[in-house]
Amino acid sequence: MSTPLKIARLNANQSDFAEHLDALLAWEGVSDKAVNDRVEEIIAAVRANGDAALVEYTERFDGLSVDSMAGLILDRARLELALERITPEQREALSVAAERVRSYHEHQRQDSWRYTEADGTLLGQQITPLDRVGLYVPGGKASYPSSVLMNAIPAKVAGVPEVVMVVPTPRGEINELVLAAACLAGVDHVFTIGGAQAVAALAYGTESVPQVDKIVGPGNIYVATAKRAVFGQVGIDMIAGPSEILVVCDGQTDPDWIAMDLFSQAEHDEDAQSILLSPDAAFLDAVEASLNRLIGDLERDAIVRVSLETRGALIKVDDLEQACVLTNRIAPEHLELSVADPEALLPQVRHAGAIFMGRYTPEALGDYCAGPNHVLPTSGTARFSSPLGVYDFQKRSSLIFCSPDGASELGKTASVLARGESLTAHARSAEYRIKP
Ligand SMILES: NC(=O)c1ccc[n+]([C@@H]2O[C@H](COP(=O)([O-])OP(=O)(O)OC[C@H]3O[C@@H](n4cnc5c(N)ncnc54)[C@H](O)[C@@H]3O)[C@@H](O)[C@H]2O)c1
Ligand SMILES: N[C@H](CO)Cc1c[nH]c[nH+]1
Ligand SMILES: [Zn+2]
Repeated sequence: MSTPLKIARLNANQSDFAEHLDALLAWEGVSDKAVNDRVEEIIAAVRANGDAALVEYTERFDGLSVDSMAGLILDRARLELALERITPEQREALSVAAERVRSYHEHQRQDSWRYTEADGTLLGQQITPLDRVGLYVPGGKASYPSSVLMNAIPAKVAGVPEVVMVVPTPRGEINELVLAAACLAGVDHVFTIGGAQAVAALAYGTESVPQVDKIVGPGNIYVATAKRAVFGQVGIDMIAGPSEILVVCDGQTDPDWIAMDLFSQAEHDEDAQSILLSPDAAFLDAVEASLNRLIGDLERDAIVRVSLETRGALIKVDDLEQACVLTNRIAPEHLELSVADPEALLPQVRHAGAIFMGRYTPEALGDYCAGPNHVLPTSGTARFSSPLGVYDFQKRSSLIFCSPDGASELGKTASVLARGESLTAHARSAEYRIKP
C-alpha cells in the first residue's frame, strides 16, 4: 500500500471555500517571467537563425542530436512505413477513430450563403479554407496519436490544402502510431521539433519549415506561451493548457470507475486537474478509498500523485443544482455528468468544453474515438471558447453586390453617415452612384 494521497477535501459551504477554489484553479501563475523570457529568447533565435536554431534547441531540450535540419524532417514514405509497421489491431483502432472523428466533423462544415434583395442587391458570406496550417502535436511526456487525428482531420474536412505537423521526439524516440495517424489523416509535412522553437518556426518560417497562417493544438507551458507570443503574426486556435476533468456524481456510480476517471486526466501532467463534486459525503469517502487502493497499480502514479495532491479536490455540495453552479464557475475542459438523468442537468450547464453524459460515458472515450474533438478550452476559457473544429480552419469573406437601384438607395444613407464623420471622399464616392 502506497502513502495515503493528500487530496483536498472541501465543502462548498465552508466559509473559505471561494478562496480554496480560486487557489486550486489558478494555473495562469505558472507562466512566470522565467518562462516568458525563455520563450521570447527562443522565438528571437529561430527568427534570426532559422533551421540552425531548430537543430540547436532540439539537441538542448529534446536530447536529439542531428547533423542538419534534414535529420528532423519525415517524408510521406516514412509515414506510410509507420502505417505498415504498426499492428493490425492498432491500424484498425486508428482507422475506426479516424472515421468517427471525420464523420462527426463533417457536420461542422460551414457553407457559403447569400440572399438577394428586391432591388437586385446581393449579400452573403463566402467560406474558404485556410491555405496552410500548423499542427502542434505534444510529445514531451507522452505521445499523442489521437491528437494527430483531432488536429489534422478537421483541417482536411475544411479543405486546407497544406497541413504541417510538428511533434517533438525526445532522444529521437519516434512513436510509430503518431506517424501512422499522420499518414491516415493526410498530413503533408512532418518535422520532429517541439516546444517554443517549433511554434516559432511555424509562425515565421525557416529555410525548411513553411510559414503557416494558423497554429493549432495543445502543448505544455512553453508551447502555450509561444502561441500567445506569435498570435497576430499567425492565428491560433486557443491556449490549451494542462488537461482537466470535473466529475459531477450523484453517488450511484461505482467509486472505482470515478477514481479511474479522475486518474485518467491526472496522468497527463503534474499540472493536470481532476475534481469531483458530489452531494454524497459517504461516496466521496468511497472514491478517496478507491483512489488510494488503485493508485499503486498505475504506471504513471508519480505524475498522478503530484497532480491530485496539488490541483485535485473532492468537494461536497448540497445537491446537483449547486454542483452545476460550481461547474459554471470552474468552466472545465471536460465535464462528466455521472448521474441517473444527465439530460435534466444539461440546461443548467453553460460552461464546459465537452460534456460526457451518464455513467457509461467516461471522458477517455472522448479522448480517442467518440468523434468530437479532444482539443478543448482549458483553465476556465470554456466561458468564451469552443472545441477545436472545422470552423477553426475556415474563414469568412463578406459578399456585397449592389444593383444600380440598390446603390442609389444605399448611397443616400451612406452619404449622410459619411458627412457626419467628415469623411467627404466616402460621401462623394457614394453620391456618384445616386440616381438623379
Ligand atoms: N488539451 C488537449 O487537447 C491536450 C491533448 C494532449 C495533451 N495535452 C496537454 O499537453 C501537454 C503536453 O506537454 P508535454 O510536455 O508532454 O509535451 P510538449 O510537446 O507540449 O512539450 C515538449 C517540449 O517542451 C519544450 N521544453 C521542455 N522543457 C523545456 C525547458 N526547460 N525550456 C524550454 N523548452 C522546454 C521542449 O522543446 C519539448 O520539445 C500536457 O500538459 C498535456 O496535458 C492537452
Ligand atoms: N485528455 C486530453 C485532452 O485534454 C487528450 C488526450 C489524448 N490522449 C489521451 N487524452
Ligand atoms: Zn486524456
